Amino acid sequence: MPELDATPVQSPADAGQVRAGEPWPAPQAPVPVTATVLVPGSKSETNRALVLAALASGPSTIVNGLDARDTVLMRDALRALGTGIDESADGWRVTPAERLTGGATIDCGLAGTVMRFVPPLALLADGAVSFDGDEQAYARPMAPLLGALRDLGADVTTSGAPDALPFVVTPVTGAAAGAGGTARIDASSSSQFVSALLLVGARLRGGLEVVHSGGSVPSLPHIAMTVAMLRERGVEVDDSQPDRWVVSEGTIAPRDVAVEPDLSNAAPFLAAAAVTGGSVTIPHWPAQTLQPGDQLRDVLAVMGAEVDLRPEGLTVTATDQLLGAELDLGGASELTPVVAALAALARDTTRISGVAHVRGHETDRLAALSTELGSLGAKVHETHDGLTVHPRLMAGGEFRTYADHRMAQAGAVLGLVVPGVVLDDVTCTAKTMPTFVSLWQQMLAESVTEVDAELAEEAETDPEVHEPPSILDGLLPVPSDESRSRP
Ligand SMILES: O=C(O)C1=C[C@@H](OP(=O)(O)O)[C@@H](O)[C@H](O)C1
Ligand SMILES: C=C(OP(=O)(O)O)C(=O)O
Repeated sequence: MPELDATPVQSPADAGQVRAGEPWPAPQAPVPVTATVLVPGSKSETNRALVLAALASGPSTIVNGLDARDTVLMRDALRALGTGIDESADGWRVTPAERLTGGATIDCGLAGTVMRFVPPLALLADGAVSFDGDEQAYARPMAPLLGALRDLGADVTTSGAPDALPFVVTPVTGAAAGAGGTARIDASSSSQFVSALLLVGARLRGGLEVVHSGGSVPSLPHIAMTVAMLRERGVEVDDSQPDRWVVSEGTIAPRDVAVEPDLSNAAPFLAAAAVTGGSVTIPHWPAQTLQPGDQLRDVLAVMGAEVDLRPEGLTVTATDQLLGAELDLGGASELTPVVAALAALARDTTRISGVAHVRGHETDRLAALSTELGSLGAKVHETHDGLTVHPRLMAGGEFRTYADHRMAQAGAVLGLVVPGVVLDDVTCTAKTMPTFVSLWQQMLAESVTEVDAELAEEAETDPEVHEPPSILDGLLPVPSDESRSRP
């Protein structure tokens, strides 16, 4: 994550044209999608930067932090614990509390990073902290983290299902307050349990050892991001052994940072190029990054698209073939829904593996994808750790999003080429991208303008053509159903 010298990437405010629960007819692409899309900041980097700034030894500034539901919830949570956060056009100035304060109820919404990263902060608070969230969040795995907090001496009580939201964390008082030690967890259902404990580890007396035992830990690049961001702030972390991380006790240095664009949130826009025969550029794509979304470059290349990373950004250009592929997405499981949509539009079968744990994401993503892709006509099988997607000719219909921003992104991609796809709710994209609908519409409008400009240029050079036709006049043939839906 760069220090504060990168150009801030800003997106326009959302037009706010869709209301929650209102069906959203996903727009079909009238022409191949050809556009440049500025993607807002990374959710994962923003929420780590906020937590680390709240635990640091002095104030930090965060520029290009993501402004979305998950990061509003994080800022509200940290403020409720006593952190000062001033938001201005120059960024967010975060001033750590002298001592984190108890007594608050934290709303975690449906945000994994809030429900996992904030409870360990309660170990440092001067009183009990309560946690609640969306009803759908009650189903997300929490038990390994709550068990680790108990091992570290906290009292954790739940008022709903055992070891799930809502819960209250009461820290140890007296001489044992704020002590570290060893936390043994099974992180096979989420890497966020490990990241959560590592983020607070340096502030615990004696530091913290985190040991995983169980099936393989998913999303390892997200743990690597946590470790790197701790080291950037002077914290010593030993990750030399698999499944074991040791954070030494020490100061977390304040650091002014610019957040990178969210590469996982670039997925639907890049997929739009691949499925419509177009070309999309995402400016400020980092040459080196800790974000697992960078794996999109490999995924799209293996599926047949041309991928070109230059200093000005990443450009993905469709070729005449969108291919099925064997894809282990265990490191970048956030990409599963959009990649499954791509797979449903590909020439042949795709097998996605390594993502059993996405059953515990915003919704059971394997079930949701197989149901919704299946209802539009694709043949989809759930496997023990993923999906097999056999493309079939698809037809429009309702596409349910299950309050999951990435299901909505997948539905929007399908709607570009399958006529009549209607999302039951697109406003769930506000979880990480409140500007999704306006960016999507801008992308399509820019593609049309691009084609109009090309036609005008042709008209100038071709004496046979006097009046440049406009795509907006409906003069350009719309792609046939066959070329829209590629199977
Ligand atoms: O630490 C993070 O910022 C994240 C880790 C991953 O969680 P899981 O390990 O639960 O997949 C990822 O899917 C999520 O979107 C963000
Ligand atoms: C799994 C995701 O989010 P969360 O941070 O809520 O776990 C996601 O964004 O795909």
